[in-house]
Amino acid sequence: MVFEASRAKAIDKLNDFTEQNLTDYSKLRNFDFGTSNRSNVSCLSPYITHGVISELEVIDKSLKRFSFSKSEKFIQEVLWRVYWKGWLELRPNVWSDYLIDLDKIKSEFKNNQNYLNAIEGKTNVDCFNQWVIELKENNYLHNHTRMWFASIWIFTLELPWQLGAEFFMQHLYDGDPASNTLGWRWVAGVQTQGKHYLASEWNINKFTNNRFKNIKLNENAPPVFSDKNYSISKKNFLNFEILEDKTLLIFENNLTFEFSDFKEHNFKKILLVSNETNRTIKLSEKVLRFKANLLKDQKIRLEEKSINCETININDLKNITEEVYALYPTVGENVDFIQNNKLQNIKFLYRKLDQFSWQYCNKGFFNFKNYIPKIIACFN
Ligand SMILES: Cc1cc2nc3c(=O)[nH]c(=O)nc-3n(C[C@H](O)[C@H](O)[C@H](O)COP(=O)(O)OP(=O)(O)OC[C@H]3O[C@@H](n4cnc5c(N)ncnc54)[C@H](O)[C@@H]3O)c2cc1C
Repeated sequence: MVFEASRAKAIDKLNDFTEQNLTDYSKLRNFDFGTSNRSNVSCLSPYITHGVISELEVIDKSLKRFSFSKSEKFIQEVLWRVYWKGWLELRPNVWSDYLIDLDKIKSEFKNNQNYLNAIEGKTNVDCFNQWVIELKENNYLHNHTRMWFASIWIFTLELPWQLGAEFFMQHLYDGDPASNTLGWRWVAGVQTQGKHYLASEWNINKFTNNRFKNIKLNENAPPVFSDKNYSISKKNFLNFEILEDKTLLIFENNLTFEFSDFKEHNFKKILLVSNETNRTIKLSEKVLRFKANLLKDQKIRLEEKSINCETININDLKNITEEVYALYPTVGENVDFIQNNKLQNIKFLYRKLDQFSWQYCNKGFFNFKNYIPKIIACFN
């Protein structure tokens, strides 16, 4: 599997998928046919995560090819990401508590052989071991496989979900604080309290076309218990009036300025902010290189449009004293950096899609789903 770090390649992938494979998506999406046959899913997440292509572009392309009812399942999946993001924005302590717990658990488990075997792919569950290799080599796993992987990690290997979520973040090209943390919480049974996801031998056999043998799992484990409840914080996600002649910061989640809501504004300069070192979760070399190459690709596209831009290290933000705007980096390591360093001169600008959709993220996804036609109508 190849994920080339460029918008042009992302657009090619999007076009190929909508032209050739979207038609069978709802029927085939749950199958993991192996790394050499991924055409039943889009493999767009590494690009959407980084804003190299936007959810709206993907939806627009799908609707140009098929009616809403024919592409509904795919559109719902695309908007899961927006939903998870909004859910976490309304409860940012879920992320900060996760990092606090992770720190504690990491020191408890640093010499734990069960954990070390899991991250080296040396457990007695063969399919799991193969997925560890696949994750490290391809920096991507199929959605169903992520669910099985997380379930085996938590309920068969009996390891804390927080360590598994860290392992995914370190190696996934699409690693995203919201989709990943909440995905792991969901499998564990703490996102929807008491409801967990249990992987089973027959389900893995069916959806992998019997590629794996002898899958012995704990198929009867109880959900992980958590007594933590998170109330919704009041946030309005309003934008400041944009004054010309100010600098704009772009972080790793918004790497297509030229098609963004803010493309018409004349910013004095655009600073592309790279964050290699200031992360609680240390990313693998390959993931860091992928991000660096995506930043380079955005810089080239800005320069082609004669937009004054420069790449800076996130630490340099501490030396900027003037008021600047930033395309909102969303809850995660970059917002943590800004908050921990009390950089109050940075004014966030929110995407229209997020401003509109996040008001529906206070409850579950089934409630959010009812608003999808309204969300689409608002932007089409
Ligand atoms: C434990 C676990 C951890 C996960 N971690 C991440 C993560 O760090 N980053 C990430 O982007 N996704 C994560 N996901 C969600 C999902 O697995 C991936 O988005 C999906 O597999 C990406 O492959 P694709 O682009 O081929 O998806 P497709 O099936 O083609 O879906 C199209 C797009 O819809 C979105 N999408 C699909 N399923 C989901 C979902 N369940 N949640 C959120 N968005 C979705 C993605 O943007 C994806 O590109 C996780 C899921 C689980 C169960």
